[in-house]
Parts: sequence; C-alpha cells; structure tokens
Amino acid sequence: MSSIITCKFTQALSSIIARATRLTMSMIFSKNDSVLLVGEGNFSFSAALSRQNFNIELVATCYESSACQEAAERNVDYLRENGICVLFDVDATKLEECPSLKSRLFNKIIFNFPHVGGKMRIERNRDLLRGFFVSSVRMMKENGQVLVTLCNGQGGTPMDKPRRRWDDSWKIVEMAAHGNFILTRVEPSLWQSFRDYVVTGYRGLDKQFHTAGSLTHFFIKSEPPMAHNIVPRNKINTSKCTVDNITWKDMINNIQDKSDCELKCIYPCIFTFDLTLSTDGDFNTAEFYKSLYNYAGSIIENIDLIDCYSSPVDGKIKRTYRIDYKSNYVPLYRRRVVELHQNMHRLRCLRSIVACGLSQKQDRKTVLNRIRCEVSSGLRSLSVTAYVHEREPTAKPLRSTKPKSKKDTLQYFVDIKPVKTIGGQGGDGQISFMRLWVNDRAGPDGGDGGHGGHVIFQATTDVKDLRHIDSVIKAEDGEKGYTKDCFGKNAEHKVMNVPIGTIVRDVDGRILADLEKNGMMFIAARGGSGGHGNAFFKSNSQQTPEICEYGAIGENLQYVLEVRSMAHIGLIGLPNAGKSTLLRAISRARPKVAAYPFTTLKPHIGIIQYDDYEQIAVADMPGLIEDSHKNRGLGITFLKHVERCAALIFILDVAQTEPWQVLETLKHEISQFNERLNDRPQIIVANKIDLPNSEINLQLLREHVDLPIIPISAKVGTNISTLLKEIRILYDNLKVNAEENTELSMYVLVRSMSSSLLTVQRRSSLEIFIFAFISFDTETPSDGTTQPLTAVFLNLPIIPSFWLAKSLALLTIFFKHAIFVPEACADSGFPPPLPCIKDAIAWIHSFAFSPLDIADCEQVLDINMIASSTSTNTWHPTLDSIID
Ligand SMILES: Nc1nc2c(ncn2[C@@H]2O[C@H](COP(=O)(O)OP(=O)(O)OP(=O)(O)O)[C@@H](O)[C@H]2O)c(=O)[nH]1
Ligand SMILES: [Mg+2]
Repeated sequence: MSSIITCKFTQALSSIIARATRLTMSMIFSKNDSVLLVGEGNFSFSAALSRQNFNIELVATCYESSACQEAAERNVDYLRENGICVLFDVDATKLEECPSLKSRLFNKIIFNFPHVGGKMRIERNRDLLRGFFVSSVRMMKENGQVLVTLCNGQGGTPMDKPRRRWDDSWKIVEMAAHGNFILTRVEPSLWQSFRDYVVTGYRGLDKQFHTAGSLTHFFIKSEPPMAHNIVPRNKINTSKCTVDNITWKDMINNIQDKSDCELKCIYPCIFTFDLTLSTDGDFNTAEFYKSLYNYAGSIIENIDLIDCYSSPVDGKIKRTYRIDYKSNYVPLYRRRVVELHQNMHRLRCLRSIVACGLSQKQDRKTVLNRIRCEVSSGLRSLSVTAYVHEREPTAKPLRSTKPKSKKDTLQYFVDIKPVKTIGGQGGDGQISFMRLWVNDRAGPDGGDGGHGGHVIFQATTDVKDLRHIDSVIKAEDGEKGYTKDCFGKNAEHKVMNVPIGTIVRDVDGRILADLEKNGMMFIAARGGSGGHGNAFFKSNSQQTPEICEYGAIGENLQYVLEVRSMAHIGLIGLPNAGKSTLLRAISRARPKVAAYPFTTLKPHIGIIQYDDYEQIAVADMPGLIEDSHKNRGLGITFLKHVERCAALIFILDVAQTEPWQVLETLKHEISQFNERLNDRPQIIVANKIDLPNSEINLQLLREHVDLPIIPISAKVGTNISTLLKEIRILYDNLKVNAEENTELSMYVLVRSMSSSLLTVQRRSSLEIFIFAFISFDTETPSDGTTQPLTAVFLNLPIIPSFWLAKSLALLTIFFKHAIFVPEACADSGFPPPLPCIKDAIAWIHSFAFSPLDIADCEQVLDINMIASSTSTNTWHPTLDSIID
C-alpha cells in the first residue's frame, strides 16, 4: 500500500516539475526562436532541449572535431535524425569564422559550463569568456540574449553563495562588457530539471563538475560608452555651489538623470582610480566636479578628496581625488575605464592633472602614484621607444597579488660551478660453485657484477641556475654478482638537471658541450662496467675457474658548468643607485636593500611576468665604481655575469650631481671588461626622481645624453609601468633579432679529444654532415691505405665498422656537405691527420655509388685542417665561414 502511495507521489511530483520547467522555458524561449548552443561537449544538453519540443530552431556546436564517446555519438545521431544541425570544430571565441554560422543571426546563444580544461586556470577561463562574448555579439539578433551557466562561485556576482573574492572569480560581468553585454538576470541553473543532461567535466564524463548551486546568467546587448550615453543630459548649475567642501553626492543629489534604457545591469562592476591635480591656490571644487560631471557624469559613482599636500619639488598644492566609476546601463571593463580616466587630460579645465594613479583596492588609504612630472608634455617625450610604440599593443606587466615571502633566506643566482663527477664503480664478479645433492660439483655459478651508473647533465626548463648542483657528484655503484648465476643490478644513472644553455667546459676551459635544447644530455662520467663472475671464465680447458673480475672504477672527471644566458636584462649602476630597490619593485625577488655601498655582492635574478605569459628575467648586479677594472671596489670580474645578459639597463641616481659623468664611468668600466658589452641594447633609467634636485639633474642629463631616458622612482613606484613597457619592447626586439641570427649559427663541441667519443651538435637547418674516424685498421692492406674501422657520426650514434660502408653511402645522400673532425684521429694515436683523411677520402671515393661531392668535401677539409691546428673554440668562426 505504502509503495503505491510513494509511486503516485513521485509521479505527481515529476509532473509538477515538468510543468514548472515548461512554464520557465516558455518564458525564456519564444516560438521560432533560433538558438545557438556553444561548447556542447557530449550534446546531451542539445538532445534534452530538443526533447522539450519548444518549437525552436536549434544549432548545436562543439569544440571537438568528433564525438568521442558512445553517449555523445548517440546524442548526435538523435539530433541529426530530428533535423537539428550539429557542427564540430566550432571555437566559442571565433564563432563568426565557422562557415556554416557566418551568415546567421540568433535570438539566443547558450553556453553551459564554459571551461578551458584543467584546474584553476582562472585567467584562461576569463579569456575564454571574453572571447566568447566578443564573438557572439556579431551573431546576435537585435534584442537577443546570451545565457551562460557557471558553477557556483565562478561568476563573481553576489548571487554566488558563498561568494568568492572578486579577483578569484571569472568576473563574468566585466568579461561580458568586452562584447558590450550587460547582465540583466541571474537564476539558479535552468537546466537542472533536464534529466538527460550530463554535464561534461574537464576530465571527461566520469568526472563531472559540481553543478550544485550553479547559476544561469542572462545578458543583453548594450551600447559602448559614448558622449551621448555617459554625459548626463541635465546640466549642473554650479552658481549656488561656491563652498569648497562640497561633496560629489551633494552636487548630483538633486539631478534626476534617468536613462531611456529600461533594462538595467544588475551587479555592475566598480572601478576606482586616483587623480592628482596641481593647483595654484584658488581651486574651485565645484567647478572641478562640474567638469567631471560634464565629461562622464553618468558613469561616475563617487569622488572623494583623499589627499592634499604641498609638493616638495615645486611648492604647489597637490590634490588627490579618488573616483569610483560604475554604470547600470553602459558596459564597463577595466581597460575601457582606464582610457576614459586617462583621457581627462584632454579636458581644458583639467590641464593641471599630474597623475592618473590606478588604485588596486577601494579601501586603500595611501596615494599610489604621485608622478612629479607633467604628463602631457614630459612623460610622452621621456623615451623615444615609448613614444613610437605608444599606440601599438604591448603586453601588460602583471602585478603579483601574492605577498612576498618574509623568510630571510638569501638566494643567489649561481651561474658558474666547478664540479667533480665520479661514475659509479662496477660491481665485482662472484666466485661460487654450485652443489646439488646428486651432483656436488655442478660447476661454477658466480654471476657478473652490475654496471656502475653514469653522471649525466640534462638540460631542462625546470631549473634556472646551478644552485642545486653539488661540487662532487657521484653516481651509484653497481651491485656485486651473486651465486646461482645471478647478476648484480646495474646502478641507476645520476641525472643532474641543468638549465637550458649550460656550457660544459673542461678544466682547461675548452668547451665540451652546449646543452642548448630541452632534454639534451651530456655524459660527464661513465660508470665502470661490472666484473665477470667465475661462470664467465668456464671453458673446455678450465672447468672450475677460481677467478673473477673486480668491477671497473668509474670515470673521475672535472668540469666547469656555465649557464650561457643568465638573464635577459642586467642592471648596471654605481653602488646605492637603487638597482636592488628596482628589482624588488618590478619582480618578486628580494635582494637586500640598504643605504650603504656594496649591499649586493652576488647577482640576484627577478622575473617580470606579462599578461601574455611571457617572462623576462632581470639580474641585479653588484655596484660598479670608477677604476673597478683596476680592482677597486669589487673589481670587474662579476661583469662576466653581465656578459650573459642580452640587454643592459644603466641606473643613474639623479639626486646626485652630474649623472652623465656616472654614465660615462659605467660605460668605460664595462668596456674594460669586454668592449662589445657597450654594443648591447640598453635603456637608461634615471632613478630617485622623488628626491629634491632630481628634476634639475634630470634636465641636465637630458641635455648631455642624446638617448631616451626613463625617469623613475624605484622606492615610491613612480613611472615603473612605463619602464616595464620599455623593457618588454626591448625584449621583443631582442627576440626578433635572435630568431634572425640562429639560422646561420653553428657550433662544434668536442667532449674530449683524447677520448674515443665526440659530441657535436648541429644547430642550423643547413645540411651539413659531420663525422670523424676514430680508429683505423692497423693492418695496412696491400694497396697501402688504412681503412677506418669505427666512425663517429657526430649527430648520430656510433656506427660499427661493418655498417660503415653502407651507412656512409646512405648518409651522403641526405647531406650536401661533409666535415671531418681530424683531431680525433690525431689524438687517439692513430695515423697523423693528413694522410688519414686522404685515405678516408680515397676510401669514400672507392664506393661506386657514393654521391658525395669530393670537391666540396676537400674544400671543407682545407679549412678544417687550418682550424684543427688551433684550439677547439676557434672552430666556430671557421664553421660559420663555411656556412656563409
Ligand atoms: N628616495 C629614494 N631612495 C631610493 C630610491 N631607490 C633606492 N633608494 C634608496 O637608495 C639606497 C640604496 O638602494 P639599493 O637598492 O640598495 O642600491 P643598489 O644600487 O642595489 O646598491 P648596491 O647593492 O650597494 O650596489 C636605499 O636606501 C634605498 O632605499 C628611490 O627611487 N628614491
Ligand atoms: Mg644592491
């Protein structure tokens, strides 16, 4: 009986839910609406919506190029059977690029649970939303709506329970503003009653999103801010407002300026920025408010005077106002408001603006930026590059919101490290004899020892310096052999990660390897091989050998590791110029700052992050002084670090007199270390412009130095953003130049001339084939030539002699030029280079099918013969000339 009641109750409940759903849906969809569904992972939502029979025209799209799951395939079949258009490969941020959607407009565009995949990618999810709104505005009919359903907390509106921090949310209202949409409604997810709707999670069907508390956001199109919609129609009469302490709220209180637009944006964003004015005494607040009211009164929520002070530079009174921008009708996003805010300079009545500070938080009490120079003329002419690139889009530096660590662990950048590498010892062989109960002399069964591990340096992006490398690196030893023919275990190789671009030198300074690509390895010390056990020595004549081998000792070699590129940019300046302060201001690095010279003794690296995920490394250096090259101060040996920076920033303290002399000194000192350092791209920065006299010194510096100068205050934070933009422009130029140069660069790096293995890498797309013969047949054949036994193909593995003929012939098909490395033969005690190479050429020539152009080969050989008489390093220019 009770089960019948339950059953009836359930039926009644589901029919009520179904009716309620239909009612809600009928309020959303009108008859014959064309609806575009975006990002339909498994098409279950499209199928569920079509089953409701709302008389609407559906187009279902998804990002993937096919339906990968069975359920998705079923849904697609169902949709197609019912005449619904299903499109694959549709990017939600480029809807207009889809050929089938190009000429169509829709009443509704629905995007449920947008996500880029992976966890915690807030920035990228915001980009997705922004791109979607910008794209969908082109696909909308007039009065169309966009519906976006997000998980609880993602949207960042007060409807989210619990509400996340604004900067931790996807900022849907601001992202929609990029497409000129405003939020008009937020409802608990409309589709919860769709039984068949299975939300695809970011890990596929099996891990779904938490849809509890999800919200559907409704957006409509609006107009971007223009004069007619941000300037209020009702004008202010300021004749009565002569009091100086009048507030913004008082002034606009009596003005009812209703917009024609009926639909209001709910939960609009508020943007708060500061404005600093230089006043001459008779400042009229009412007139100032009126100017702002007539400029953008509809979107200004409030204005507060937050600071009023007398400038130590020019003695004028500075007034800092904090302006809140907010609109219920016009879509606002940060960059748009920043432009509006900065355009205030154009207002004649506001010519005295000295700074447009951008405040991070509303409740912040301090004035962030007090730029002491006139914005309209001064700032624009600060730097040629800044001026030229002013209108070009440059990536914006990101400010880290995470607080810096308070630990006082000093972390220096280690870019040179001498290391001793010891390969593991091979395990000893075992002597043992098997005894069985029927055969107590079953023979020798001592196993071999395992091989010792190698020490390997591997280039990886995971590490940036050599701080973690110990001065002695020893690989594990192999295990000894066991009885019963059991072999000892080979030891694991010891792989040490080094930064990409690490150069391995031997103790004499010769370059042995350049690990310039991710994953490249260099075997620094080979482990010894394991010794044979006595079972190995069993022979017909010796059935019970009582001998075994000891494991071989691993190689013990010393190297010097060097990181070729330390940072993109190096900071050069006198002690106390503010280099460390600047690095602290622009990055999360924490070099020590103090008012005494030579605070910094070793380089520090800081990373500047940009909003296009580019990272620029900046190195803080110890201070340089006059006659550093004569070993005054810390000397100039630390400039070897500067050699590894692609560009330089000269920091001058303009609070001191004659800063141009300082610049001369710095340039002279670095030229004493390496003349070519002065040719590197540079930026000149005038620091400490917050101090008295800096204005005058800056002016004089400009007269003496004919280069762009960026005035900053590293301590106060003035003009840092301009500097960061300049750094980015410089970096982009560097990248372009680097890409152009790599085509023709090529290095030949030889590990150890006396060793039998050479390591050479090809660093260009040119078809050059490099090889060396490392051993020759000692038995001279009748024709008097020697024959190569083993060759090392320097960009290929070792090829044994019996493969040599064929392999060589095959290889020469693919390569236009060949380069011999003759030193290998010379050093390994085999015939002297010249006859040996001639033999080799004759030998290659003897192949009937060899397509190798001997003329070319000989020409190359001539050059190489000259090069081979000098050190390895001199090969670089030689090889470059070959390529040229
Ligand atoms: N007023 C003012 N003081 C600054 C500014 N930049 C740096 N300082 C001060 O100058 C002093 C030296 O700053 P550091 O950053 O240690 O200088 P440094 O160039 O790294 O000095 P060394 O490491 O000794 O070469 C500190 O007391 C800073 O507070 C600035 O822009 N304005
Ligand atoms: Mg310092």
